[in-house]
Amino acid sequence: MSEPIIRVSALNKIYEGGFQALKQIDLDIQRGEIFALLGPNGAGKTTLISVICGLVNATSGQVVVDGFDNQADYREARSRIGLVPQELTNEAFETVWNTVNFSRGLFGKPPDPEHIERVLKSLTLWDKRHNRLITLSGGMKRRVLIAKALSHEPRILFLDEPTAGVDVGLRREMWDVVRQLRESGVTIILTTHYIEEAEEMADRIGVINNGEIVLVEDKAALMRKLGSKQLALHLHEPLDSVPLALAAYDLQLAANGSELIYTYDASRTGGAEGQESSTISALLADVEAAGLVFKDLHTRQSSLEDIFVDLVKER
Ligand SMILES: Nc1ncnc2c1ncn2[C@@H]1O[C@H](COP(=O)(O)OP(=O)(O)OP(=O)(O)O)[C@@H](O)[C@H]1O
Repeated sequence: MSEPIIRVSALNKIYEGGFQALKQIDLDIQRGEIFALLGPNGAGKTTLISVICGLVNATSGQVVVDGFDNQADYREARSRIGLVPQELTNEAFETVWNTVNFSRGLFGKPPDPEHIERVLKSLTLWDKRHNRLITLSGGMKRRVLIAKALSHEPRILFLDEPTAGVDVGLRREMWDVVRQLRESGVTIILTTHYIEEAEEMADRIGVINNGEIVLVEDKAALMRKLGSKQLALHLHEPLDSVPLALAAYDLQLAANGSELIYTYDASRTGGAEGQESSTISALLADVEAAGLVFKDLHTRQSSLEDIFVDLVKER
């Protein structure tokens, strides 16, 4: 695997007044991925982004952006990052073109009308380039925020709650825009408190709660775990070990030997094949043939929501 594009090490942030908003954060962001940072209100998402972007100073720890320390080499590090904030701030009477063009200048980059044209076209803002921001729809305004953040050709784009408070249609539109950006080679980090959004968009998901990263995992791996379902058989008599006759099912014993647990892929139980359903029938037949008697059975399945709630509750 190539060097991470962002490396965050042992990062702490204590605000004036003593509140610790980030606790010993270690996090690598891989080149070209979409990383979703998921967490409840007040978890520390905005603080973490602000520290990585160099807008808020860390109390201790280090952030390296594409090989540049974001303190010692602030300009180099910052120039690689585009930040899409939650809200558009007071440029209501400016035109789209001027706003985006001006943003590029803030990074000390020479004007490049061709780049701005490409960005506006890719975000379908080209026809609106002479419009004042105040005349744009909510969706267009969000696109302008993205265009501003891309004006200086960053390799990394942070989106802070890109779809907070927007309707379903606009949310889908934003997701498409983000996917296209990733295809163009931009690494994307988005914060969200919508589990659905993380599920839909991310290659990897990180969960932050109370200033701590409590989980970082590949979405696919996470979904596989979530997609798994368990069948528990409550036995009449507890067992010391799983009978050899049942070895093929890879069963586990739980509750001091009084429960036999079978874990399977829930996504395969439905549909025409019903592969797992027939395995379960075979398992039950084999359990009976092995002379085991069970008094009850139940199944359970967790969702991303459950895992998230558990993670957040535990702390
Ligand atoms: N300037 C500040 N001074 C003191 N405390 C702050 C400051 N900024 C944020 N905090 C506190 O730090 C914690 C994390 O805030 P942060 O905005 O990073 O959370 P968040 O995960 O982005 O939340 P949200 O989803 O609500 O935007 C909160 O408890 C907040 O009150």
